[in-house]
Amino acid sequence: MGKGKRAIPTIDLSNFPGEYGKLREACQEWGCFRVVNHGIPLDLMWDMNKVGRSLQDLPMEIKCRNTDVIPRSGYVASSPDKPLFESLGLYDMASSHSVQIFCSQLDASPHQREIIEKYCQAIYELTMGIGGKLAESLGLKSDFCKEWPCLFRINKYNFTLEAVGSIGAPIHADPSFLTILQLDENVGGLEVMEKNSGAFIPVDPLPGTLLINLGDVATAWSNGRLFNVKHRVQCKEAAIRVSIATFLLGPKEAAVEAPPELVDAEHPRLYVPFTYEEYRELRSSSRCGALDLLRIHS
Ligand SMILES: O=C(O)CCC(=O)C(=O)O
Ligand SMILES: [Fe+2]
Repeated sequence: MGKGKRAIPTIDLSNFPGEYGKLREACQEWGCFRVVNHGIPLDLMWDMNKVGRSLQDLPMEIKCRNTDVIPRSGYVASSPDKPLFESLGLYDMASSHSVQIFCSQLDASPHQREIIEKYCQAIYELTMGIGGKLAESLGLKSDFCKEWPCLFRINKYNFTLEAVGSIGAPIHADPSFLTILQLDENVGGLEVMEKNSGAFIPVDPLPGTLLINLGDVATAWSNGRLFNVKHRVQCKEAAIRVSIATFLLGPKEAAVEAPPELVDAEHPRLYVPFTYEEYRELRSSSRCGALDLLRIHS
């Protein structure tokens, strides 16, 4: 590791309450961390990657059956700003009905269905667990995100030799509260931006671990305590890259706003309350810095 470069923190989920301090620091200083001992079986992670690859290999007319439930929740084809990227999406992975519809749209085999069902269930539970621990690390109750929907995505990067050195996913912070990423086991390319230096730090694949990123909703909800990490994906080699992402979005209808415990004279409210839907629209029309538009200037 180069001089001055710091490593992304790792949180051992089997070591609570011991890790609360480290978790809080990771969320404030990095906005991302890897988790180990997360309880998702390694086999299931491998199988999910394989299923994701084969679904992404389906003909375009079948992938296009994966339609939106909320805006841009379904199949996203490559586009001029992301020519190498495409993504399948399943809104509300906690609902077995939604999982079944997703599987049927893509003609999933019984084996593929079983893997998707198991993975969605296990990752959803993990998402709730991590959300809860994060709240507890700030001294709050763990059940705040119980009803919040999750969007599950299978991302594919069509990396070719000619594309090496170009962008797979442009720099962004996720709009969600938090994102759980299962990185491709072999093909790297994700880089996170360090908070203070602005330097990009490669997140190399570390099979068996998961990466957690905090997004814009976490920053607004925590009244600025939780850092929404910026990241991008670079094409580094000619190989198909598949990442599996789960986004814990935000409240379904209620406004995102900091709970009273996080607002006082020393910490005045930083953001106008907003619904996730309003925020999604603002982001799609303002391109970058949408969260700044909701900042209260006093
Ligand atoms: O593919 C990755 O490693 C990152 C994907 C990502 O940033 C996203 O889906 O928001
Ligand atoms: Fe992202």
